[in-house]
Amino acid sequence: MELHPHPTIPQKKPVLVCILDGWGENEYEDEHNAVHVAKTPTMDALKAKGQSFYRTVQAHGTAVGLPTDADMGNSEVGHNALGAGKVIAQGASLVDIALETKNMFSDAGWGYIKPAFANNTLHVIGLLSDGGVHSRTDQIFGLMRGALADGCKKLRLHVLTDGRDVPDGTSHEYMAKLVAELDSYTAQGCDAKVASGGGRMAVTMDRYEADWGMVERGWRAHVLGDAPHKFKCPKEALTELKKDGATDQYVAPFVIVGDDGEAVGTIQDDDAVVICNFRADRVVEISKAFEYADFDSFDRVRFPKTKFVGLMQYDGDLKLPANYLVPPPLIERTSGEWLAKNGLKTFACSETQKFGHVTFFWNGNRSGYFNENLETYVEIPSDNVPFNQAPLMKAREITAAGKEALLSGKYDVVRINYANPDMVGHTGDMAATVAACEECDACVKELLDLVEELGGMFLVTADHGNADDMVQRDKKGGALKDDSGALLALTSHTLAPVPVAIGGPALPTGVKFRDDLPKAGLANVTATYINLMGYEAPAEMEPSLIA
Ligand SMILES: O=C(O)[C@@H](CO)OP(=O)(O)O
Ligand SMILES: [Mn+2]
Ligand SMILES: [Mn+2]
Repeated sequence: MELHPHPTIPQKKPVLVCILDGWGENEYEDEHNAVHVAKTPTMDALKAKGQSFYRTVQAHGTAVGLPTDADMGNSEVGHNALGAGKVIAQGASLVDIALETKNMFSDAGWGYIKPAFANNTLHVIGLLSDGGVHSRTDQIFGLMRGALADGCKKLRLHVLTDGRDVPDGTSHEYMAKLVAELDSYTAQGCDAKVASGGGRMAVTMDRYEADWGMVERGWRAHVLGDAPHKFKCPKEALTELKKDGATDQYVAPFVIVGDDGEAVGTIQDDDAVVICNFRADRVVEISKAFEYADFDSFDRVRFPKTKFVGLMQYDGDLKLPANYLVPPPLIERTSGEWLAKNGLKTFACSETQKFGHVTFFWNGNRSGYFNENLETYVEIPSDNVPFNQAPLMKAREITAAGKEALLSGKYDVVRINYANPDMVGHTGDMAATVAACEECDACVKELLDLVEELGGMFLVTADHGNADDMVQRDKKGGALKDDSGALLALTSHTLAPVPVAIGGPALPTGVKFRDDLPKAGLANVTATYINLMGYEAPAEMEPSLIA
């Protein structure tokens, strides 16, 4: 794995690679586009340099390995592509194939849970939506139907409501479809019920250890049957818990009880438990709680010995979980490995909410380092608040860490991810998202000014859209409103392409974006920054954007 010097670009430190998480360049340039509305002199100036130094690339759909071009981009696939320089069939695609070929039902993971079907309960825990970022209902139903066909007699669902990858308020529809599906199983002789649940930002789906309390609340509801709210009917649970204005993302934990007041689906020894999300970051913690005998992140009270599987294996290094239904994508020989094998030094930094994005996802879903002596990873702790209340998030602290790394002269490449356009964009709060974009733009300026001073080079990009569209639209692009005339917020990512800007004093005259790659995607960015570091990119990577 040897990198060869680039014929024209010098090996001149430092190279800055900056990712604006959730910053798309949307076709709708109107008052609902926070990136457009925000005052962003830095990004505007980069764009004004023209197409030799500023362009967009595809960040969604098949260009990043998702099943269809209707699939919006997301951080996992975006950072996988940026880090690997390859288009990899992603988890969503692999699960589709495993269901279509029925391989899921003959593989080892299925063999591990199947013995529980006859006399124990199969529990399915996961995000109930069609967002296609963490999960999809057709896959969940496919999995459950497979269990039924294999003699499952008792099924319990632990439902996490979405409103983040799909519009807020849709949890009712998804719940109604699920209940109808489960009723059809009951008619076929399988006792199938919803047992517990809560919103994805309230229970279970924490990530990067930002808030273990979330996972604890989920554990108590799913496993122990203990939650502040108890209902006999899951549809009623949602109606009641959303009465005070709670969004789908933040539905309080609930447990479904029978006529006797007892929880209908606590998790017991020998039960089978499936996490039905394919994406890793937000199910690593709950997986540890089910899998690790030795565990002190919270008091589990009771630790049932279950047959636990993930829809995928979520962490290949930790082998977590040990059993899984679909083998995860193999993402080998990522840029991080190439750089480390060539003795090049990397600094990577973000705040907690995106820390694993610029490390774990970037490195092909690997935790840890390729070479600890060559890599420094810095995590700035995120606030635990709804991010529209603190839209600046930790951008200043990240900037300070990035500047220190640039100034140190130690690193060949400094990689920074700003979380705010994405995290605040997910709240659907337009004003706060504008503030997030402005803060991000101001921070990028500080980094670029320093790169200028140090005589380096930079590449600024994003992983997918989000802040660039904050309203749900009709087919013609008109903003949709509810019955009271209020705008319907768009809390999800978008299909928009994302910017790529290059520059810096060390960029040799004549080096510019090629014009023969109009369909380029995020995977083409990797070879580009390897070039900026003064090396030819490995031939196995998608072609560089520059010539
Ligand atoms: O918050 C998340 O889990 C996803 C949206 O579901 O966002 P991102 O891909 O930007 O991490
Ligand atoms: Mn992202
Ligand atoms: Mn996001």
